[in-house]
Amino acid sequence: MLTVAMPKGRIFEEAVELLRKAGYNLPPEFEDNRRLIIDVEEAGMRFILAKPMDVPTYVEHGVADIGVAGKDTMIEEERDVYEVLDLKISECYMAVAALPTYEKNRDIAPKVASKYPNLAASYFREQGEQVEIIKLNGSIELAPLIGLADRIVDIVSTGQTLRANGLVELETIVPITSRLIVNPVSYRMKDTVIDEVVERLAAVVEGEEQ
Ligand SMILES: Nc1ncnc2c1ncn2[C@@H]1O[C@H](COP(=O)(O)OP(=O)(O)OP(=O)(O)O)[C@@H](O)[C@H]1O
Ligand SMILES: O=P(O)(O)OC[C@H]1O[C@H](OP(=O)(O)OP(=O)(O)O)[C@H](O)[C@@H]1O
Repeated sequence: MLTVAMPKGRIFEEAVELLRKAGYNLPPEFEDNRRLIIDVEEAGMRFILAKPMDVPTYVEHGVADIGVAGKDTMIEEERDVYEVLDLKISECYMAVAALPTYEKNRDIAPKVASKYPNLAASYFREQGEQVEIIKLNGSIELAPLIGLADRIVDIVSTGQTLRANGLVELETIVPITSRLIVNPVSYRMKDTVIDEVVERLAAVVEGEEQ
């Protein structure tokens, strides 16, 4: 049995669609978002449905053999897992944004709000800029509007949330897509089964690109 950690939320639907296209016959339980464990006997798979940020944790600890995680989560969590395939779903990017009135050089005690404190800290370290990172759990765009921080580091997809809140993008940090990740021990013990999943998904990803 192969245990697969799936992220609930916005990646879930796209990941399920990808698996179905790869020939895995996922039952209607996958449309019931209260179920946390779904066994698919014919595929020899058990699916666990986790918070997106927790998927690499389940895979690192080996309670899931493989999983689907956003690159943002991978960078933030730095878990000891293999990233074996870019699934090219849930495309977005990480960016720095602020109010249009923001002036960098007048910023004497720079504060940056983010749901990704490690990613944000390492980005500003690389830029040689000292900032205080304020960790938030969502609605990051609120921070500059009420004076909690001058800049934010957050995900941008359509740019609608930034526009709706009168914020402008200052810098792009990194492009994001979802990845297939694997526990290193599972990869040694279940290499044939895992390779088959990787190959089947890779064929669909490549096919979608044509
Ligand atoms: N606006 C977006 N467009 C496309 N992909 C996104 C967007 N926001 C996030 N993602 C990707 O989807 C993943 C999961 O995002 P989602 O919003 O479902 O989870 P979350 O923010 O961790 O959950 P919650 O809102 O419950 O805390 C992120 O890790 C990222 O890779
Ligand atoms: O560029 P857009 O298409 O507008 O997408 C970007 C928004 O999507 C994500 O938020 P989410 O909806 O996950 O809510 P959250 O703020 O609670 O994390 C992200 O944090 C941005 O706020």
